Amino acid sequence: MEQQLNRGGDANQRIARISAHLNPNQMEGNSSLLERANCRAKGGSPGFKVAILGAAGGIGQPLSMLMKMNPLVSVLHLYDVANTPGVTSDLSHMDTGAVVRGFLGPQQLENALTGMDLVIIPAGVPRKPGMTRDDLFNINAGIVKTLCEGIAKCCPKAIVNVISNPVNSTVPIAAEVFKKAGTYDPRTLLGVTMLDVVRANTFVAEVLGLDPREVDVPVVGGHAGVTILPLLSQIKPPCSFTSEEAAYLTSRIQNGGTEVVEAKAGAGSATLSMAYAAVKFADACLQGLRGDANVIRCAFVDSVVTELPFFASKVRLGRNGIEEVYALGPMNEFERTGLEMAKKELAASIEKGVSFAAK
Ligand SMILES: NC(=O)c1ccc[n+]([C@@H]2O[C@H](COP(=O)([O-])OP(=O)(O)OC[C@H]3O[C@@H](n4cnc5c(N)ncnc54)[C@H](O)[C@@H]3O)[C@@H](O)[C@H]2O)c1
Ligand SMILES: O=C(O)C[C@H](O)C(=O)O
Repeated sequence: MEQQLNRGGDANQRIARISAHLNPNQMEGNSSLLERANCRAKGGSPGFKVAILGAAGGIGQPLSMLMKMNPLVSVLHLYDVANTPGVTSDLSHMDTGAVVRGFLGPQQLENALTGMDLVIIPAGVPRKPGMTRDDLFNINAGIVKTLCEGIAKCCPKAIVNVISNPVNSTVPIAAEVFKKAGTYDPRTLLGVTMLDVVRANTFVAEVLGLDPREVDVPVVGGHAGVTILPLLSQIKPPCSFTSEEAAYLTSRIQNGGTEVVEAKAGAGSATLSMAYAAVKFADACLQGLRGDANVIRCAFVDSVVTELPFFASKVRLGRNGIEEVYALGPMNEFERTGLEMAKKELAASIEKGVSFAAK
């Protein structure tokens, strides 16, 4: 009986926890709330501290919910320039282990980032029909730059997952910001291309009549149009395609984002499938941090796999982030032609990001 009463600490600790939970939204300068939240987290299941920047958006909300359900997460910080109080209050009622805290506006960015192990960035504007991802550059480049300056200052060792488009340029921008701050570690910066793999697995499974969970398609290059290069010759389980099938599948995978943008008819781009893909990828990063073996995913990273400074390919994730970047492996002629087209567009997008960050 006595043991039962003591479970959860003494009365003072319980009162402190109640006060912290009266307001899960972090108020500026209120560090005692944050301390209490962290106490509560330490008392709960062990896990990693994760921040989501752009947490109240179309991707941010389902992504935040799925990360709140992730048993590897002990503390979840939700940052946005709008609407985080409501999203945070809502999610904080879920009876999962992660403690959730909300942060609103630039004054609270540093509190949101301090102490984080993993930062996921879906902040920025999405496409409308008729736009390319590069059309988002003018707005999203500045957003990613500012957020990465915060990361360099407050959690320079965190793993960073960049979702904001155009990924082919925003990842180079992030790298330049970290270089300028003297904190750049190429092992910790990853552009999220997981949605391309998720789509490729789904579309290939449809053609083959398989369960998509049994299919694994490597997708390399980048995350826009022809830079998205599925390597159908390397799929698991091994399978061959006619040239018509390969052309159809490659085109559908490359245009998957546009398919959703058009179907949403002005109401944004992929959010739900992206949140699913982002969580699959973030979970792999956390498994790596935990020390799990053989955690291998495709991502857009600092690379020497081609002559370009960044390229998406399979990477092995571990305690330091990226432990190994894999070579592309044998490709057929169709894929080699695709690779040349991908590299041409990628070179320009990378250069655009680097020049922007240098300004
Ligand atoms: N990598 C991928 O595979 C992939 C897939 C889908 C979408 N995206 C990209 O993700 C981004 C977000 O898409 P969405 O549908 O969630 O958009 P959205 O407009 O629904 O949400 C974006 C959120 O970012 C917030 N935001 C804006 N400026 C901010 C700032 N300075 N700091 C913090 N938050 C800020 C907004 O308030 C909003 O809540 C877009 O750039 C989109 O193109 C990438
Ligand atoms: O297509 C977009 O603009 C969003 C995203 O990059 C996607 O692939 O769905």
